[in-house]
Amino acid sequence: MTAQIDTAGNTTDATTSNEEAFIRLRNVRKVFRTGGQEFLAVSDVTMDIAEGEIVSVVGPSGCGKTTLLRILAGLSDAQDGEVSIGGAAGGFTPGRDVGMVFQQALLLKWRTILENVMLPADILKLPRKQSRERARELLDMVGLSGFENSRPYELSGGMQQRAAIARALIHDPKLVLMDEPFGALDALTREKMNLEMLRIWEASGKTIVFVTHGIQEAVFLGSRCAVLTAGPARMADYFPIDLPQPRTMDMKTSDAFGQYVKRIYQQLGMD
Ligand SMILES: Nc1ncnc2c1ncn2[C@@H]1O[C@H](COP(=O)(O)OP(=O)(O)OP(=O)(O)O)[C@@H](O)[C@H]1O
Repeated sequence: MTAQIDTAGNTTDATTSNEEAFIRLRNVRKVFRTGGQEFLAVSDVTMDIAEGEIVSVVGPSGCGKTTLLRILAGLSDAQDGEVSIGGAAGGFTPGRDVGMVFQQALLLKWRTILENVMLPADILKLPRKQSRERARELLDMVGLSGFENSRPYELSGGMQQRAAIARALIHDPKLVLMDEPFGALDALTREKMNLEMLRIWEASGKTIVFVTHGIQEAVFLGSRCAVLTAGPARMADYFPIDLPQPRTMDMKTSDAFGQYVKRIYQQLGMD
């Protein structure tokens, strides 16, 4: 069992020894070399993520959040450490088993919303009839029923991100990686999308890793939270967030919520 020590001297488990983890990271480290210089982008990342969990990863700019997501997506290799995805069932193929959502929805303007959602299924050459049906179901799940034939420019930013979430789920991936998906939205839409996000997570049953700069967002969404710090990059904390599910807006004013927020501020040296 690996332990993280928080600033208050409390010890918290970063790993879940009893259950077979879906994602198992041990001392993951990534160094970039440019112009003869070495730059530590990710270090000391040790965590277990159980199947069906939603884990938030929070930290300042440059602390390695995107690099960590790229490692999980199989787009980048870790220099050191252990990365294992798939759990006991095994058989994890990043190209097939990962869905991604980025800060920008990146919808293709010449495709309808339905066709945009179908794009990964088309790339993977999945049967079109089934993927069209699934795309309709997913659009319904993300609250975009009736917009199947719309073009991206006809949708608001929040609606476009809902379509991007549906697109990330179309090929039924085992793991969904989200990189600041609501970072470009206005504050009110972002709060609304947080509630939607949790509803979609419950409905889809997916394992989600959600990267954010937002401390409140990290606490509200995560069943666990990883705190990364920069200069030097390291994972400072990884802890469960034991707020009841489903989460509600009024929890944001509770003492327990405030304690988690405070813990993250402390880890980031902002208290
Ligand atoms: N391909 C690369 N070559 C060299 N350095 C890189 C490369 N990719 C990332 N870095 C550096 O590694 C560090 C971590 O980058 P990363 O994008 O993972 O941070 P981040 O926490 O996602 O930042 P932000 O929140 O601003 O997106 C940064 O200092 C970045 O400049």
